[in-house]
Amino acid sequence: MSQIVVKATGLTKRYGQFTAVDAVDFTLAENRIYGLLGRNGAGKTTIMQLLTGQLFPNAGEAEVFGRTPAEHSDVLRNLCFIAESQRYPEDFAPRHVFKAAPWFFENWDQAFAERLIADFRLPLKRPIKKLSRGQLSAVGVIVGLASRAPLTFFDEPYLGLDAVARHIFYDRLLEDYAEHPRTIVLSTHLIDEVANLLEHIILIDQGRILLDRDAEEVRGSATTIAGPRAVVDQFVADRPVIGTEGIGGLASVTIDGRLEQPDRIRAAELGLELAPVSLQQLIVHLTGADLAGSTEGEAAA
Ligand SMILES: Nc1ncnc2c1ncn2[C@@H]1O[C@H](COP(=O)(O)OP(=O)(O)OP(=O)(O)O)[C@@H](O)[C@H]1O
Repeated sequence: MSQIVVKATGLTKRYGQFTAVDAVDFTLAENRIYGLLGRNGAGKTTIMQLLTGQLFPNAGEAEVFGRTPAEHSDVLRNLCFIAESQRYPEDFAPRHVFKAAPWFFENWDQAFAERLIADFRLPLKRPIKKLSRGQLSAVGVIVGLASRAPLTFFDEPYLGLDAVARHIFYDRLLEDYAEHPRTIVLSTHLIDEVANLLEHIILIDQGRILLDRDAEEVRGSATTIAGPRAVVDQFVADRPVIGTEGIGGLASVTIDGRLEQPDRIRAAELGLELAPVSLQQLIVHLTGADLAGSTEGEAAA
């Protein structure tokens, strides 16, 4: 049984009359990669701010390494939070950030940081305020990875990072995690890109937890059937369809649930292809179909 590093009980955050995080209960286990997913305004950043002691809850509590984060500096030393728009002191250049980082993170690996700096082609001496948007994100990503903090939060860390840079991030994260396991919480809207990285999904909607499940189980909870539109339509006629895609005569339809063996055989006989569901498609379905267009747009961006 793996160790629990975070335990949230009835965790609640209100802003005036508005409840951003509504009595959520969840745990995060040691050495696992979590996807904290959900639509804009769902409450993801607020939850991460509560867990890292940047906000106080109005009700409930969060225990991080068995303690309340804001009140125990030794807890904070084990945390790394990379925000979407990380701020740095005026007149800092990246080299100042990497020089200061070991003071905050006791597991900081300078050699790893240097390798990442080369990977991301980050100019070390250029003032941070003159960096491009993607370069600024790279600074945060490097700090988050090289910190090797036992509990690391990446909140949409890659604004402006190009596709190559994002894949460097994913590859390095996985390689390093294999050698230095830790708990990582990744919040992102690029769900399909990170789907293979995630071991556990926590899906938030309007401040509440909609799904808290092992990623493999989530993937296995629906099936995509692809092939000629007429054949697919006939095959899925009486089944719970949760998503439809396709062009021209080809269709790819996702249904809720697994297919049993006789259905699998019938699908094969009809020349249909069965594929595991896309995590993004499932999440779009769970949090409202009107999200479909926007997430696809983001993923392509
Ligand atoms: N300081 C604040 N005052 C009032 N409302 C706030 C404040 N901070 C956040 N909120 C509201 O709380 C809700 C949750 O915000 P949060 O930033 O946690 O969402 P999110 O899931 O991270 O969204 P996104 O994916 O867009 O980053 C939103 O509706 C937001 O407008």
